[in-house]
Amino acid sequence: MIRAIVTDIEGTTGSIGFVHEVLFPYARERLSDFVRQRGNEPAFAEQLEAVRELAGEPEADRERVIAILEGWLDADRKATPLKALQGMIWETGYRRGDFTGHVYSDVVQHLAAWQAAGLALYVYSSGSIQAQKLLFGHSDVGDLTPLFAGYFDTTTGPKQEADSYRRIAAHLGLAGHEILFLSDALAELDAAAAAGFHTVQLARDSGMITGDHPVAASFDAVRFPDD
Ligand SMILES: CSCCC(=O)C(=O)COP(=O)(O)O
Ligand SMILES: [Mg+2]
Repeated sequence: MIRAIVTDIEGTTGSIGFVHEVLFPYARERLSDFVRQRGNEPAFAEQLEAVRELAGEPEADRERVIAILEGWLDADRKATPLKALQGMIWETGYRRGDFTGHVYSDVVQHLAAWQAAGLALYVYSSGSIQAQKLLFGHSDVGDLTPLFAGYFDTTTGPKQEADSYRRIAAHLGLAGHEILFLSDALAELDAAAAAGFHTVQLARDSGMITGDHPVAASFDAVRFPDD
């Protein structure tokens, strides 16, 4: 019996295009100025220090840290301090109304129905928890944060590792088989399945590579194992 649903964001609740063509460029265009102007603020300074540590360059000056971050952006590296900094930059964009968080039209009604049926809903994204709350709090259809019981990001571990899902299950106090994980990414689904989660792959694009997981073209087609 499924008691909780954990969902990915990019490619699952919202489009890859919104993340890669709106959010990522917005952060990239502002990253160097943010680091130069706000690098002394404790929240920023903490992340810049984490960049130095992760890069193995404890002496890196601010310009070097910017170069490291831009390299990680180019490689779409899901590095925790980069993700934290992106979230801080996106906060400005959401608050100014430069964009709203994309959510597919099929998503909200199903999340609401699952919540009404007693399921606890969680997000697990490489984007920071702050970024997740911003996206759903400033979505195309308004504030969706009341739908979610909690959020997980890379501070729980990488999404391609089974131990990350074991930590999530332990945090929720549930067995893996009581949790359904939704994602478009095979490596994430494989890791969740290895931790005993039920899985559904969202294949919103008919050309997507699919694996051994149940596949749904939208949330309309998500079926629970008991169905
Ligand atoms: C919270 S929106 C930004 C998502 C993001 O930064 C990213 O790298 C995509 O991560 P996901 O795990 O949702 O595929
Ligand atoms: Mg995804």
